[in-house]
Amino acid sequence: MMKKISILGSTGSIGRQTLDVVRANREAFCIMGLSGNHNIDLLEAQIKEFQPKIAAVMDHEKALELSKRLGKCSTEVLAGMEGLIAIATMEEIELLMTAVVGMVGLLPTIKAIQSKKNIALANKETLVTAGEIVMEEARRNQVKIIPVDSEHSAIFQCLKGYNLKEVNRIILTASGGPFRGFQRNQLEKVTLEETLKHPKWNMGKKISVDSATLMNKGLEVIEAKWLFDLEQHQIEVVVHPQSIIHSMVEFIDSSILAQLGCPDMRVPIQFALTYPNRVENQLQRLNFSELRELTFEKPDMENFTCLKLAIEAMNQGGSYPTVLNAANEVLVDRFLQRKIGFMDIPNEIESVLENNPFKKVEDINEIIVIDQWTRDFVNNRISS
Ligand SMILES: NC(=O)C1=CN([C@@H]2O[C@H](COP(=O)(O)OP(=O)(O)OC[C@H]3O[C@@H](n4cnc5c(N)ncnc54)[C@H](OP(=O)(O)O)[C@@H]3O)[C@@H](O)[C@H]2O)C=CC1
Ligand SMILES: CC(=O)[C@@H](O)[C@H](O)COP(=O)(O)O
Ligand SMILES: [Mn+2]
Repeated sequence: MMKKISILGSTGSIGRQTLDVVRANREAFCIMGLSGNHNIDLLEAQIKEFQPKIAAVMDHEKALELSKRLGKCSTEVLAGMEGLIAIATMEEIELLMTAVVGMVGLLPTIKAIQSKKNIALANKETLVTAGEIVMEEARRNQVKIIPVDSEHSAIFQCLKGYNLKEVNRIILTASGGPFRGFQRNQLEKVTLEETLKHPKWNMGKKISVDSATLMNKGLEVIEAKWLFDLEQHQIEVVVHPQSIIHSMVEFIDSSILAQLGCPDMRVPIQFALTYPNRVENQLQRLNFSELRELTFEKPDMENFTCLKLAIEAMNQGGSYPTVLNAANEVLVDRFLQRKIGFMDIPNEIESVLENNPFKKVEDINEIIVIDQWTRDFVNNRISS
């Protein structure tokens, strides 16, 4: 039987690779919903190829333009957050791939969970900003959250068949990013172009900047806490520049399982789509006799303070991860527009966390208020 799925963010890096996996397994999947934001040229091509029932475009003007372009095509085009939610909750689908970037994915993900859809979760900001609420909602509705992020997919794969009570700790691997080994005075001078050149992965711009500041690893620590119900002392980060070991689990008997492979997101994406089964593919295989070395080092949290700030925000709990995430989203966006420097990202996040007036979070509405307060606070600071 074909698995019916929708993709939020089909025009992005994860979205496009999800469609690559679908293309290679045409008989297994049926695309019911697709969404984009600005790139309607690509969305139009995807609609013509996959003929989903609904397509959603966040940007209202672009939605109108796409609708005109498609003419009599059977795909219905919807706009804005309502459109994203419609795709996420379509009656026909059993799995939603959340491949949008940023906390904009939160509401559609929650609505999908409440509509009993399993989630293939790439959109890590959703769990960072509202992990407790999202996981509780998933438990209540008995839906599966299947991680797509390479490290979390690795842990999920290592845990298959095991009980979480048998886990001592997890070891999240980090590439170290393009500036591994840099000191603060060097980081102050890095350019946007250098920042976007990740040594191992070809990804969207926001996550590429996050990898360079090590915020990506901080977000992943928080993501892991919620996905696997771990305490802070059970999560270790180790820098592994070759990105061959995607992460590891140490069990209570001191045995460690690792998941390895060439760095290719189509592997964890495929695993999430076909879970609980594995399906053959033609992707590149690891050649151990050509692998010269696998090395490991401690992450540098003195020069790359984003990782430290994220771990502290996780430990403080309540609203802190929401503030951290929102501040990071605004600052990365400003950096991508060349309005601020690389080191303004950690420095400004530190200031906003110190000024956080909120402490507790009760529900999604409070998350949205705290997120908006943070965006306004950061925007006011950097434009004044
Ligand atoms: N890329 C990777 O290899 C990995 C990514 N991830 C995570 O997956 C998520 C997606 O990352 P990635 O694919 O790299 O990101 P991209 O920037 O490549 O793609 C983002 C997608 O979200 C859409 N989008 C952007 N802003 C909005 C908005 N405001 N409302 C609705 N849709 C929007 C984009 O539309 P459009 O392009 O049409 O404007 C695009 O479809 C992130 O959370 C990232 O951290 C995790 C592990 C690896
Ligand atoms: C592919 C993936 O999952 C990314 O999140 C990747 O981990 C980024 O690499 P860093 O380890 O440099 O953050
Ligand atoms: Mn990752």
